[in-house]
Amino acid sequence: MSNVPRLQLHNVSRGFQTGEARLDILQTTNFAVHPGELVALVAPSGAGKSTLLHICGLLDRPDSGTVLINGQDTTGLDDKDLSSLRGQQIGFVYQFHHLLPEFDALENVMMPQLIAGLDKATARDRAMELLDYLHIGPRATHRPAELSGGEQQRVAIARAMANAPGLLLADEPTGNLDPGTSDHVFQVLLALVRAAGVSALIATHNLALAAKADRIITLQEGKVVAKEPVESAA
Ligand SMILES: Nc1ncnc2c1ncn2[C@@H]1O[C@H](COP(=O)(O)OP(=O)(O)OP(=O)(O)O)[C@@H](O)[C@H]1O
Repeated sequence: MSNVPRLQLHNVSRGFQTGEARLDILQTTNFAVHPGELVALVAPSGAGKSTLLHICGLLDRPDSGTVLINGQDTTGLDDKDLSSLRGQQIGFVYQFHHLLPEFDALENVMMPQLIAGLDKATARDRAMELLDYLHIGPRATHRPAELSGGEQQRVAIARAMANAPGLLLADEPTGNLDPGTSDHVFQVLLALVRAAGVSALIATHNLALAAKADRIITLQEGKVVAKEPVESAA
């Protein structure tokens, strides 16, 4: 496996103007996620976790600094190229599943593959394989409204992994679930990410879940810093 970071932020700053006030959320921050590494992002509400994830996922651009995906500097890319890079290399899981309500679980997982140009049969096989891996194969023909919260999130995880991304970004993936379901969904997420050799950055408020990652980071004064060493991934 190449040692080039899957994700690298170099001197990234991002702020927002709200009326008269200027909020400097990220300030010349540096940060990398290496191949196969699982990083948990734990920071207080409003610290800038979603802002950071949106920049890492090429959904937002920094005011200054550079974002590299697999060593590729994304600064000069136009929206079309950013979108294509995102589709090929990055998977997203959100707090609320964001599945398409009118499509069933299988179709939701096939969708990113069809957008990427795969033929239907290949997309279906890959989607079914992921749903089976996440133990929701029997619910493949159910629409999101017919699934429990934990099942919806497992479908969302399968969708995020559909194009075999090198980098997975998750923003509070279990934030909407009860503790037992959170634990289960987080476990399957980690198992799948580890099995696929994917690098992941997962924002969570749940320290017990974060402790299962390889390292925990936080945001302090607009910078990404190590939170604490993780002694074991128990
Ligand atoms: N588009 C925007 N315009 C103005 N302010 C914004 C914008 N996006 C985010 N902010 C502000 O930036 C700060 C960080 O927001 P962000 O959503 O990144 O925090 P967070 O750490 O993810 O919070 P939470 O844990 O509550 O989801 C907040 O004060 C928010 O109000």
